[in-house]
Amino acid sequence: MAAFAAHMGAAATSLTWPSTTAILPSAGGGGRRRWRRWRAAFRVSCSEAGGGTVVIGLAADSGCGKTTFMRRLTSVFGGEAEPPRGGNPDSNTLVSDAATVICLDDYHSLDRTGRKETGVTALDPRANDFDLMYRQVKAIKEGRAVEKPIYNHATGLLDPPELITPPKILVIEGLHPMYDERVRDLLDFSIYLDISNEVKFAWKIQRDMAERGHSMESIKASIEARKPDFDAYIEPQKQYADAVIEVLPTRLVSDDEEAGKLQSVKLVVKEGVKHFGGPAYLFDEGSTISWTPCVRKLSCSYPGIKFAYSPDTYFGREVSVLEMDGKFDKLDELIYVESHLSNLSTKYYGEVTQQMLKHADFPGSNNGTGLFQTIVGLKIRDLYEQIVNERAASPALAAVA
Ligand SMILES: Nc1ncnc2c1ncn2[C@@H]1O[C@H](COP(=O)(O)OP(=O)(O)OP(=O)(O)O)[C@@H](O)[C@H]1O
Ligand SMILES: O=C(CO)[C@H](O)[C@H](O)COP(=O)(O)O
Repeated sequence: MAAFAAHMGAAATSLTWPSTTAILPSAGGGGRRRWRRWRAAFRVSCSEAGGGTVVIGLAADSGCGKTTFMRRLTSVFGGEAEPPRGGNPDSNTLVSDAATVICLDDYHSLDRTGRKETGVTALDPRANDFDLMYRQVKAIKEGRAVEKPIYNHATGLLDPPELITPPKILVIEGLHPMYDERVRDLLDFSIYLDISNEVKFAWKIQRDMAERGHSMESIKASIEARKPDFDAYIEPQKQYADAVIEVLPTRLVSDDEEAGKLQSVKLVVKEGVKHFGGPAYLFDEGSTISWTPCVRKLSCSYPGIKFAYSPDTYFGREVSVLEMDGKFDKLDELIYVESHLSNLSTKYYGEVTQQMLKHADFPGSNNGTGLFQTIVGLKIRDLYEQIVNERAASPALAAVA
């Protein structure tokens, strides 16, 4: 325990970054020019959200599709999401025209060695600096730039900080966006990716064996080792999420081999979320619907595709649940499904299908994960526009946002 305390102390010291104003060159030609060049190099846009950045939280375990979701979301707002130009090549940040995505791994207060020596995992709140996370997310939301630390996944060390200036939309993604009440209260919308162990294992095998050279046994062992802390600190956050995308093995067949290839995906959305404009629905809002699409209009191989929609409760709150089981064979036929869905917050007929086709090579594009991530992305665009419009109509609100 003493070693742990010593580590926490060391980590706290190493994370006491100079305040942004302290490191900004003060007035004076050379300093100001250097500062402008530096800021331009990072290509981050200043907030145009009319009085503050809109903040979105995305929670999930490692390897559960956060990056894939982020790429779909930022694409809805326009422009490719890229690492900050001219910055640390191991930065975890992604910057697009309107949105900046920061990874909460950057708030690890214990580096890899520190965690190993203390036996504290990255999922444990003690390995993360929530005070700094809160202060910095709050500052960005209020329109102030921050010097955010970087956790370097290549080296396992904490690197010197990077500058984040307030974008229109800030997405904080990682293990704990809804863990700390103060951070949670800063979120305008929150999402939890609830990936079942079986599916997580299949996705991790695909990535960590093929791309990172891990063995199947070590992947299994790592998932098992993380499980107690995952159950204690990560999963409970789903009760706070405004939207949950739940991914389970298919229920269309029981055969293990077939089941491993297909997923049953649910989009659970809370009713009455401010600025959200209500959940998307199938056929008739509030009804309970089970739909097997016509095979002549939507090609699908065995065992087919099923949709469902119903009102429900989730952690005591009223929700609406959309479900898709199975996979699409021809993505352009998705327009048939889209035409039966309502309240999608699209700007034109077919926008969901167009977004899905645009990213046909992203994982999950042929099933409910891609479809529901795309719908949530479009609904977040709508939420953002509603917030901006409300602030424009009431400047007094913008001042306190
Ligand atoms: N919907 C999906 N269907 C199938 N595979 C997927 C899906 N989403 C992600 N994957 C796979 O899972 C792996 C992890 O995805 P991704 O990098 O998006 O997750 P992550 O949560 O950002 O991971 P990490 O936190 O470890 O960086 C990748 O190999 C990806 O191909
Ligand atoms: O749960 C995680 C979030 O991505 C990582 O395991 C955590 O950030 C530690 O990273 P690394 O294994 O690279 O030291």
